[in-house]
Amino acid sequence: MKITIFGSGYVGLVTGACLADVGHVVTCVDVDTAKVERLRAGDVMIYEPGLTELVRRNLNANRLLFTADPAEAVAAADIIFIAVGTPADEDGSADLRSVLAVAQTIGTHMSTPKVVVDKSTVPVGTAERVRDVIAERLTARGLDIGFEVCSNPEFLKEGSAIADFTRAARIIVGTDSARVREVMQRCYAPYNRNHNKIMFMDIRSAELTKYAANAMLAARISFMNEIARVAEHVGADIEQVRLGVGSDPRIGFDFLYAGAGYGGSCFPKDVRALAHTARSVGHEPVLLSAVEAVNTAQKNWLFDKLLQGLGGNVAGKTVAVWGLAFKPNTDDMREAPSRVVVQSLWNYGAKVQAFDPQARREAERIWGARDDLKLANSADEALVGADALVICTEWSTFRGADLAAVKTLMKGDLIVDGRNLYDPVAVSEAGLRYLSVGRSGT
Ligand SMILES: NC(=O)C1=CN([C@@H]2O[C@H](COP(=O)(O)OP(=O)(O)OC[C@H]3O[C@@H](n4cnc5c(N)ncnc54)[C@H](O)[C@@H]3O)[C@@H](O)[C@H]2O)C=CC1
Ligand SMILES: O=C(O)[C@H]1O[C@H](OP(=O)(O)OP(=O)(O)OC[C@H]2O[C@@H](n3ccc(=O)[nH]c3=O)[C@H](O)[C@@H]2O)[C@H](O)[C@@H](O)[C@@H]1O
Repeated sequence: MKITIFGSGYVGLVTGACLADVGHVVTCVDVDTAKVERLRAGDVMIYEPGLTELVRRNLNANRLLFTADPAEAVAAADIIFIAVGTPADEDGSADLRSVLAVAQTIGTHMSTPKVVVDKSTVPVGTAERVRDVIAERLTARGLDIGFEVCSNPEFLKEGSAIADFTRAARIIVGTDSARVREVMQRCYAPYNRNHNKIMFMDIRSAELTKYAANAMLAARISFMNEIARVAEHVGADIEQVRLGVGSDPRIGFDFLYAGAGYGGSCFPKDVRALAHTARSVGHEPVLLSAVEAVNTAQKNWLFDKLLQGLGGNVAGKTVAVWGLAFKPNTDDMREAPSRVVVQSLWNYGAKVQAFDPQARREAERIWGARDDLKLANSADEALVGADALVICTEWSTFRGADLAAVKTLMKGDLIVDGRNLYDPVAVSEAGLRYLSVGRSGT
C-alpha cells in the first residue's frame, strides 16, 4: 500500500520505518526541512535502539522516502497518518494546531478518496474536527471527494519503540466504516498474522482509550510513590512491598516502580489533557489531579532529600547527577525529573557535574554553556570532587557501579538515589551514606 505519514518524530518515524519494513511504500512528510535532509541521508537524530538501521535499510530499498513537500505525498497515498506533536497548551489542554494544520494540508492537496488516520494522541472529538477541516478545504476547492477519518492511537514506549510497534499488545482502530476496517486490516496485516490484535471500536472510545491507558499507568506510578512515602515513615521497604503487591495477578508487576516521578513527553501532558477534558464536560477529575500532584511532589522530593542529607545547605557545593534522560535508553529530557533537581540545585547556588550516556547533546541544547554546569564524559568524571551524587535515571551502567571507587572519587559521602539501584547494606559497607526511595533505613 502507499502510505504517507505527517510528522517524522518518535511516532511518525517508527511507524513509517516499521510499515516500510513489511513492504509498504511510505513517504514521511515533515515541516522541519533540516530534519528531512538529514533523514534522507539516513541520519536519525533521536536515540532509539535499532531505528537508524531500520531507516537506512528501507531508504536503500526505496520503500521509505522523506519530503517537506506534501502535495505529491498526499496525492499518491492510500492512507495518510497524522503523527505530529500535540503538546500541552497553557491551560493543560492538548494543542491541536499541528494536527489541524495537517488536516488543512490534506484538504488542500487531496484529489482522490483517502483514509486519514489520527495517530497523534488527541482529545475525544478530534477526528470530527479533522474531518470538518478537510471537508471545508475540499468545498472551497469545489471538490466532493469521499474520504474517511479514523483513530489509531499509538502505545509505543521510547527506548523500546520498534519492539512495541512490531509486537504491539493491541492495535486500536476507531471507526464506524466497513471500508476503513478493510483498509486498516490490510495496512497492519503483516503485524497481525499470529493472532488478531486489531480491536475495532467507535472513534470516540478509541480516542479516550489512549488517554485512559496513559493515565492508568501514571496513576500506578503515583500510587507507588505515595506508598513509598508511607513506607519510609512506618519502617517498611517499598521494594518488598512492590514484590508482594505485584505478585497478585490482578495487579501484576509492571509500572509499580517508585522513583523520582514520571517524566517524558506523554504521561505529564496526557494526564493534564484528560483532566482538562473531564473539566470541560463538568466533571472534576479528583483522581487525575491527585496523580499529577503526587508526581510533582515526587520530583521535588529528590532535591529535598539531598538538601536534608547535606545539612540544609547546598550553596557552593558540587553535586554529581547521574542520568538526565527521563528514563533509560532514550536521549529525551522532556519533563525529566533531572531537570527539576538540576534547576533546584542552581536556584540554591550549587554546581552540577552531570553525566548521561545519551542525553549530553540534548542537555547542551536545553541548558547551553553555564559556569555552574559541567557535562562529564563518563560517570566517574562526574563524581570527581563532588559533595554528593544524585541518581535520576536508572541506566544499566549505573547499576554495576563500583561503590568503593565512587567513594574514592567523591569528596563527600552522600548518594541520593531516585531509582533504588543499590542494596543499602552494600552502599553503607562502601563507607557512603544512602538516601533512597521508600526504604526506611535509608
Ligand atoms: N513519543 C512517544 O513515545 C509517543 C508519542 N505519542 C503521541 O504521538 C504524537 C507525536 O509524538 P512524537 O512523535 O513524540 O512528536 P515529536 O515532537 O517527536 O515529532 C513531531 C514531528 O512533527 C513535525 N510536524 C509538526 N507540524 C507538522 C506539519 N504540519 N506537517 C508535518 N510535520 C509536522 C515536527 O517537525 C516533528 O518532527 C503526539 O501526539 C504524542 O502524544 C504516542 C505514543 C508514544
Ligand atoms: O503515549 C506515550 O507517549 C507513551 O507514554 C509512555 O511511554 P514513555 O513515556 O515512552 O515511557 P515509560 O516507559 O512509560 O515511562 C514514563 C515515565 O514513567 C517512569 N516510570 C515508569 C514505570 C515505573 O514503574 N515507574 C516510573 O517511575 C519512567 O521513569 C518515565 O519517567 C507509555 O508507556 C506508552 O505506552 C505510551 O505510548
